[in-house]
Amino acid sequence: MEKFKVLITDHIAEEGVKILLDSGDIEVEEKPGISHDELKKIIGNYDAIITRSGTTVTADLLENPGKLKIIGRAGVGLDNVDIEAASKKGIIVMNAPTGNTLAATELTMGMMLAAARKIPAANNSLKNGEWNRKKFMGIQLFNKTLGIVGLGRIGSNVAIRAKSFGMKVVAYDPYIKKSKADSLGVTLLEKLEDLLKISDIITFHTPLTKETKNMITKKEIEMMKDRVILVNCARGGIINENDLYDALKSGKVFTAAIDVFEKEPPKDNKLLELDNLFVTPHIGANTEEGQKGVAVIIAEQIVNALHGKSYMNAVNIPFMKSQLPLDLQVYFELIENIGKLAAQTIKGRPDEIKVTLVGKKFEEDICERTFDTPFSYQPFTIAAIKGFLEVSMQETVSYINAPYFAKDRNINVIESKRDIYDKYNDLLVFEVITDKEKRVIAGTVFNDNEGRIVMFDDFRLDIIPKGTFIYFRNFDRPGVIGKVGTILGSNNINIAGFELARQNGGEAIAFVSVDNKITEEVLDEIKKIDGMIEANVVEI
Ligand SMILES: NC(=O)c1ccc[n+]([C@@H]2O[C@H](COP(=O)([O-])OP(=O)(O)OC[C@H]3O[C@@H](n4cnc5c(N)ncnc54)[C@H](O)[C@@H]3O)[C@@H](O)[C@H]2O)c1
Ligand SMILES: O=C(O)CC[C@@H](O)C(=O)O
Repeated sequence: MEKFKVLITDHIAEEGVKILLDSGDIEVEEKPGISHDELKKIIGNYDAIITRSGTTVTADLLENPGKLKIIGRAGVGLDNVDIEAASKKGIIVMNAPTGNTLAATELTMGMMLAAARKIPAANNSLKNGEWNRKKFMGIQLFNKTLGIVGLGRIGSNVAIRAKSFGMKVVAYDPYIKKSKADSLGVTLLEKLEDLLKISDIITFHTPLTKETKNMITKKEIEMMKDRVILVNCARGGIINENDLYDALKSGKVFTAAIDVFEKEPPKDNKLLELDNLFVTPHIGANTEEGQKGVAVIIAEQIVNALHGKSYMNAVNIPFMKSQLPLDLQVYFELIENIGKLAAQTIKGRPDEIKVTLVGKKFEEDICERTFDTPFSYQPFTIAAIKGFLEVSMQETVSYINAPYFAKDRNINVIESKRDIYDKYNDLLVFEVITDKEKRVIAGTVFNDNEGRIVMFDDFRLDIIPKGTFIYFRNFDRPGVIGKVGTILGSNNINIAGFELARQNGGEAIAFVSVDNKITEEVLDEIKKIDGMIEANVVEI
């Protein structure tokens, strides 16, 4: 049996490597410090790569992804991975968000104390032969107000520790509930500005996003108290480095402690010349425990994902099919199959796909977003798009990249919800409009837990969309069906089921389920039957 191949592009703790090797069917290669160009050449040979902040996974690296299925980040921050580019290629991106929380929290506390008491400068001074106690006058933490920007895992743990120092803690985080802040004894502020104005020390614990990049510039620094202390152990770029330089130089900012930089390593960075700036080389996660934590977590996740068991902490899978309630899983498969059926029966280039979720079952959204994405579709819509596109794109389309492919093809995707449709309380309706025609197919699930198609354009029918079918549309006149049966019989094709629907005096459609493969020749014979409008083979 061919083994899975995993490439580790940065140093990770050996406990993680051991987990990969112990799985028995994974080969591991470690190439810490591999260059971008070298990685680009070989990335497609691996089923998964494991990175830390030392590797930047850009879109160009993923141009020819070969068999790459997973990018695993041994840590939290994913700003070094182009998640959208990975999603477009159907590659799963996962991180290990909890492994280094305490390591980063404790560094933050250390940096805060170092900045308040100028400990690194005092250390250097004494080691340089000075004994200057007056020069190192610090600021007490007790009774001071700490402003935490980003009250997630690390922000919360910093809050707990800061309170034990007797600090008043306020926070700004527009994405958390007030009850979370309340439970930590933290005052949640509505606006960043409110925090900037009242805090003696400000510490940042957000990811680097479009919103947080340059969140702190000259303008925000001017709002702060004089002699404020700033701590950033989150991501370089949250505080604008030029503006921080000016504020430290002028004394507006008393001291700052920084673990992360806009460009790492921070070559020729004038900030490093300042005596009131204390720095560490992005070591927030560097404790033995933290490194073991992230390595073990990411290795276990990769083993499980490669074996298709689970996809923990995958940030670009909008949902897990297996985590949907069982009854919704049946609808999920049904709408994917409806998408496949639509693609095999419609003519022309698709302009629009519309999915209508009908009934109470679909009232609540079940999709949670964990990263910036241009789409907010529910799983059923994604499954419908995937099913539709799969007919032309085969296995290159996945639940991850289906919405991107639709967008690339200028297919307008619309999702809507309704309480009732026709006589149905629970129904999924798939509509596709092409440059030639429109198709509406709807399905529901009855008590036997089988997904059924109950509407096909204006026709009412009842088919279970699984297997091989001949679909045909004909003028509703005697003899057509008999001729189809004769052609199939004379070609030794066994009919397993026959579902017919017709409109008064107009057209009729049929789905003939068959046990054998239908060749082009057989289909051509059927198409030539007098009264036949169209005929297709449908495989689901
Ligand atoms: N220095 C290091 O080595 C090191 C180690 C670990 C983590 N980190 C970084 O620390 C940061 C926090 O990590 P975490 O594990 O606590 O993440 P987290 O996801 O648990 O918390 C981030 C918080 O930021 C909030 N947030 C997002 N956008 C915001 C905005 N515009 N304004 C205010 N709040 C906003 C989120 O709501 C969330 O609560 C990340 O950037 C991570 O990469 C750095
Ligand atoms: O050690 C690293 O890779 C940095 C870790 C840290 O920045 C993170 O986001 O988890």
